[in-house]
Amino acid sequence: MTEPVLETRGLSKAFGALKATEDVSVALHPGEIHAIIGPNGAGKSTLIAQICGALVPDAGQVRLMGRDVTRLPVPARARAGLARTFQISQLAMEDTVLQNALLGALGASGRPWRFLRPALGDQSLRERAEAALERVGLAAQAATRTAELSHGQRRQLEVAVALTLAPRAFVMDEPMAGLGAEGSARLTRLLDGLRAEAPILLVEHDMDAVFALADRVSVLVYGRVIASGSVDEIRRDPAVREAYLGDSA
Ligand SMILES: Nc1ncnc2c1ncn2[C@@H]1O[C@H](COP(=O)(O)OP(=O)(O)OP(=O)(O)O)[C@@H](O)[C@H]1O
Repeated sequence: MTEPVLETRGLSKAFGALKATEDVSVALHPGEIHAIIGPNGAGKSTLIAQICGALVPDAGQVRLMGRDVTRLPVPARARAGLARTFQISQLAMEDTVLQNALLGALGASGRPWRFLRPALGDQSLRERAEAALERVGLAAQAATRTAELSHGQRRQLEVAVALTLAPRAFVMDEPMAGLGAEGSARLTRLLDGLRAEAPILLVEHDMDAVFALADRVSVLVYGRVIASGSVDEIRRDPAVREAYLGDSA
């Protein structure tokens, strides 16, 4: 099997007596979408925070392309190729769509934020941001104020911001949240194509999207991975059905 692009080994994090993640080992391989599912409070956000560097684990490792990045801060991990999209939008609503995409390109270039204004005139950064907007279907909205976008378009823009980082791996926290059927279908198509550029670790409650997209699913319950396998294996797993899937399987 190929070397994982992103991997956790035995990640554990406790808040007082509560073990939010316990000995979590998951691997993300080239070209795949690996979904992490689990009930509310299972530890999914805590896991993502440790992977991206917002939370320091009590034990275990995060590895990106074979390198131990467990102690690297968030911006260094982003520059190393880990692109995250958030459950709650981090977009600058008063800025244009292109300016938001440029922020991502700027982050990738390693330059500080105060250089945003000059960056608007930097041809190569601009081309990178425009290519990302084209890729997610927002090229026509480049000059639109972000606040004027629909909820679904903002999700597409978040993917564009992540794309301008030229990521080696995406980590996405509930990208389908709040989207209607049409928005979910559009974003599902976008993510489906994106895995060829960089694999995606996808935390998602929308089971239609998970079952349509995931090459592999890991199920987190009370901070532990109780099962990991293909969509079919997970749907058939009696422990998963009992703990989580219920009727939706
Ligand atoms: N900073 C914190 N301090 C104390 N407890 C926390 C903290 N962050 C999370 N927890 C607890 O850790 C457990 C895991 O929470 P987490 O948010 O990671 O779950 P989740 O699977 O992401 O849930 P959801 O699907 O609702 O987003 C929960 O019991 C939560 O209350």
